[in-house]
Amino acid sequence: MTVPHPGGQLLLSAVDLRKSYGSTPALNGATLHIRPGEIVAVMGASGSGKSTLLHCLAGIIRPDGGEVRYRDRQLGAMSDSERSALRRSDFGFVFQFGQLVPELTCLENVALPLRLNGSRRRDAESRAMEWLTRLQVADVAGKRPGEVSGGQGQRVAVARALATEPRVVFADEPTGALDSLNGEQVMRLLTEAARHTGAAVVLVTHEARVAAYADREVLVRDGHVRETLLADR
Ligand SMILES: Nc1ncnc2c1ncn2[C@@H]1O[C@H](COP(=O)(O)OP(=O)(O)OP(=O)(O)O)[C@@H](O)[C@H]1O
Repeated sequence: MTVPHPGGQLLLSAVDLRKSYGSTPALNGATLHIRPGEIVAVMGASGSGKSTLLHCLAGIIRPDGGEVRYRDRQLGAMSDSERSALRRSDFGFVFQFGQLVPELTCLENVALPLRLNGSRRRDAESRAMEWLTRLQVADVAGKRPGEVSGGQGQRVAVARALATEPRVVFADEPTGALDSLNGEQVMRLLTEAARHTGAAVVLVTHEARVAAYADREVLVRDGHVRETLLADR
């Protein structure tokens, strides 16, 4: 299949994605193009297919049909280990809950992906500390995730997602468990950090207030990407 080119350089594209869970359709011909450094909010009602689209884009689940292309590579043509390596080197993830390893300190959590990518402990921890400082949570470096607030934990999770300087950050309801003040702060710091490193962000949210931090909003409805609102912010 030829990927229709919407103009400009593309980083990540989903074209005509289809995915069902048993007899439940989740994606029904979803197409979405992401450019380098672009922050895109994926909105839509509960059950519309937003998370499934994000998981397909990130190579976490395989669509039943259609294709996902990252730079010049088709994710469906890669082996599981190639896709895992790509996720570690080029993608970062922020979820709503439970993403930090409870036994590790916040510093060790942020250093972990750097260690997995081959950095030595001392280098990984010093980079992790820089990221905790940028996310304004340096003071919790030595604490375990269970000892910090929800907002602090999410900022640690953002530091961890960005520490490897990924090209794409996938964020699935990253503020869903936070009050509005903490949610705003996490979104401001996440988008500032992504703009600093040039990472694109695919942000799943159902909150307009959160989507307002994006360059562009798309709406998922019944497994299609129905509408693109170019919000020239
Ligand atoms: N693992 C699964 N097994 C079975 N059905 C699933 C699974 N994951 C998603 N679904 C179904 O697929 C459809 C799309 O789900 P998805 O989680 O992608 O939507 P969503 O827009 O992210 O929803 P929410 O906003 O509630 O998180 C829904 O009907 C959902 O019930």
